[in-house]
Amino acid sequence: MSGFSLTDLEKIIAERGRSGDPQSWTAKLFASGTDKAAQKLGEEAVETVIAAVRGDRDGLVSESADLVYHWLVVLALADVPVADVLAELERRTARSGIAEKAARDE
Ligand SMILES: N=c1c2ncn([C@@H]3O[C@H](COP(=O)(O)OP(=O)(O)OP(=O)(O)O)[C@@H](O)[C@H]3O)c2ncn1[C@@H]1O[C@H](COP(=O)(O)O)[C@@H](O)[C@H]1O
Repeated sequence: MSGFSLTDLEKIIAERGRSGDPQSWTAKLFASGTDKAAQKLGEEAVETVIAAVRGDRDGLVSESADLVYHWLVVLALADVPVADVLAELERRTARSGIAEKAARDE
């Protein structure tokens, strides 16, 4: 299995986003701003849902990759390190999801 991680892609996105390279989709998204990047994130989420509902396994892998890439772009534009999200996910491992929701609703 590849050792490629979300942090690796986060670094690529930070570099390409600032590159100003006209061939770079990331640079284009950075220049367009958060609204456009968030819109693309939403579109990729819908395409991921469609692949899942259709039982399209290859599509689900491909659309999930598009989704995660655009999610990382939106995080970068908001100056939120992916480590913050991973830390939040790690914090949640201390509790099951249903127990966590019940505590929130108390
Ligand atoms: N992982 C990705 C990645 N996933 C998706 N995309 C691009 O996201 C764009 C939008 O995807 P869509 O399928 O929505 O394409 P679209 O042109 O809007 O087409 P429609 O949906 O309108 O039909 C496409 O241009 C994809 O190539 C990505 N662009 C870049 N990366 C990563 O970022 C790196 C740097 O890329 P550049 O910034 O382009 O150099 C790459 O080496 C990759 O590691």
